[in-house]
Amino acid sequence: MTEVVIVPTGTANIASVMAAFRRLGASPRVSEAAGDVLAASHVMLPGVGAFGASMARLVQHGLDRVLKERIAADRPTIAICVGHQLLFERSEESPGVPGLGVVPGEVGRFPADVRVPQFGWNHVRAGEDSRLLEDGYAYFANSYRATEAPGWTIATATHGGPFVAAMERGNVIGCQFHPELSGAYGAALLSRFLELA
Ligand SMILES: NC(=O)CC[C@H](N)C(=O)O
Repeated sequence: MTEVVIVPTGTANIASVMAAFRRLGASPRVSEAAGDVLAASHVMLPGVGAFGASMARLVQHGLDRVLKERIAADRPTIAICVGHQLLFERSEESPGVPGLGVVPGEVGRFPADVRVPQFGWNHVRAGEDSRLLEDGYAYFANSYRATEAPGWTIATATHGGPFVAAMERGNVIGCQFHPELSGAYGAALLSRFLELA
């Protein structure tokens, strides 16, 4: 049974990600202990909240350093929603707060002429060389997004223009959408994540 350590940047969607992993036969547990996060075979960085507050919680527990070390070692790690955004260098949501910076560039506002937050289902188009990401419909709940992720293979969706719906590099995945709320499509992605070693 694959153990997944879930790093709580906030608490809002912990129960739903735990349930999603349990449905897939995995054994999720929440931890902010650096040793746990470093040693775990699989780690999820979830989150429903503001970039700045989420990043502050990681720094408070020294998990910014641990997550950068883990990602540099290409250990299976999935970051969703604000967790996905924390992988970038910064976000317009929290000016002056550095992110983990494992993806060059920033997370920005949607164009002024589209409804935000983007709440609901949207079509995700995987890249030509995607290994873990596939086409399908996913559930989003976000007011900010990245439009590129240099060095990563991206999947895109459109909301006032194309944006990074998800990205992958080796054993590390970032999802702007919520796989735990995206039905069979999301469950299939989490299942592929659990198979990474
Ligand atoms: N649901 C979330 O985690 C939202 C992330 C971020 N605060 C945004 O609005 O884009």
